[in-house]
Amino acid sequence: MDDHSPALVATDLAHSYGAVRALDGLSLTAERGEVTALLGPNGAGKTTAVSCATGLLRPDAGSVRVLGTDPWRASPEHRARVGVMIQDGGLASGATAMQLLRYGASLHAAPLDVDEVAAHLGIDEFARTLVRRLSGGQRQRLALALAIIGRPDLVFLDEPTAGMDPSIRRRVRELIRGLARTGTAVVLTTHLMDDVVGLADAVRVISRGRVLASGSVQEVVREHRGPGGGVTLRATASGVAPDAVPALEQALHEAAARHGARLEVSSAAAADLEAVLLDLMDRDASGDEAAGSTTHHDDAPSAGAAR
Ligand SMILES: Nc1ncnc2c1ncn2[C@@H]1O[C@H](COP(=O)(O)OP(=O)(O)OP(=O)(O)O)[C@@H](O)[C@H]1O
Repeated sequence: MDDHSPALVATDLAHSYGAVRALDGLSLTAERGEVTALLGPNGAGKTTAVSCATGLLRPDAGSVRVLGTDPWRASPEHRARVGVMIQDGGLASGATAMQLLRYGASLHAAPLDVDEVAAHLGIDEFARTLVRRLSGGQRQRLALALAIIGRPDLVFLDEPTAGMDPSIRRRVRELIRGLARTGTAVVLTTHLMDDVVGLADAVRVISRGRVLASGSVQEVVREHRGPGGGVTLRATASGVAPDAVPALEQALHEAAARHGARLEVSSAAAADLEAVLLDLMDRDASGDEAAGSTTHHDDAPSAGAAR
């Protein structure tokens, strides 16, 4: 395996829990140095896919390669190269936040600077608090810090900004972007479209255990938005004819500029993406085959999301 190969390659994964088919032919990749967001409704199969990739679960069929290795048979050395942050992820509750973070760092050969990470995520503010007394958002920050402290080559983050206030969320995004810049492949699940637009180089839209759409945010929105385009403006200024959308958008930009302001494009893109997701889910639920087409092949370079 060379360093240009994707950090994660899942091919035709199938997995059932009894009668529930959680994965049904799921294929996706995640590149090194990129943030890949797994999107989809509750129960789509995202956590199951991540569990297969971390070696927690053995798929019934299909294959997963993580840094070139089958995670189910991975050595401890390989596991040390992969970071995992799971919701309510079994943090030892009798230790303080900082004790746990230092312990986590001590398990790795070349960890990040513990104090720097703690300061960046505001963990220093509750350094001496017992883990069992932390708030939900504080636990999330600690779990994130533990997932990344060992400078993983690939890290899985399950809803990393859930329950965090806006200022911490911004810092978390910076941290995740910084991690990707150093070459780490970041795979995250989230239901927050602003996170996706602000962070993700690539998105994989998952529904009923398979990938419905794949590409950069812009590619997925462009490829899958409903006829007529202008999803955002339709959502925020109803009754606008599709043809009039570009002119209206321009007028809004100009109006904002006259007030010395700039339109926040990211939230518009988030609204676009959300509308496309809802549309894809509706079409998938009604059995529309076209909803299953992918935007581009996983081996094509992604154009980079709006950020
Ligand atoms: N341990 C389990 N036993 C039985 N069914 C399960 C188990 N884990 C998941 N499922 C079912 O498998 C399907 C996929 O669940 P999964 O947790 O992978 O979805 P998800 O996309 O991560 O959802 P969410 O966004 O809510 O986290 C769902 O129908 C879920 O109820």
